[in-house]
Amino acid sequence: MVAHTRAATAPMPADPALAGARILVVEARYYEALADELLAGALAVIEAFAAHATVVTVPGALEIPAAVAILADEYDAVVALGCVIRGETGHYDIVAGESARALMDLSVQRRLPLGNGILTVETEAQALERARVAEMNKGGGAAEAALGVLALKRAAEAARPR
Ligand SMILES: Nc1c(NC[C@H](O)[C@H](O)[C@H](O)CO)[nH]c(=O)[nH]c1=O
Ligand SMILES: CC(=O)[C@@H](O)COP(=O)(O)O
Repeated sequence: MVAHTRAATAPMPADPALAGARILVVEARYYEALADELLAGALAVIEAFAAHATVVTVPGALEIPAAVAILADEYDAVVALGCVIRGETGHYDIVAGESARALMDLSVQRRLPLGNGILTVETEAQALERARVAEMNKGGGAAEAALGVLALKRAAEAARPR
């Protein structure tokens, strides 16, 4: 017999397991206009699931992991939002790579459902089309990912023998 647990990417808004879930949104506002779009997309998804969002703002993507580490114990899932655009130096690799690595470590080590909506792009045009709610809506996608893993976690905990 094959047991198929559908994971993570497209939870249903009607999922009662997610209603009231406490979602921490940590946004880096290094690029304000992009941040507005990412946040709008994420909040619309969280609202559609009747979950509850708390938004915390940090200056740049490098500060997101520390904010998550400090605050995550009070929340069911986390959505990280930001944008890193390549410049002239190797700094891009540090900001993009280290923020992603630290978030992945936090998510796995703390069994923390986390959607990574930190764009890592070459140009502002690439960032805009990915951030815009009306286009690729990556903020909304990150929120769906976090909620999907939260639904998976709750289902796994409910199925675990006591
Ligand atoms: N260049 C970008 C940054 N850089 C700033 C860092 O994230 C950090 O705030 C600073 O090094 C102080 O610790 N941040 C972004 O979010 N996006 C960038 O493109
Ligand atoms: C992502 C970055 O770090 C970038 O914005 C910084 O630009 P630069 O490498 O030109 O200092």
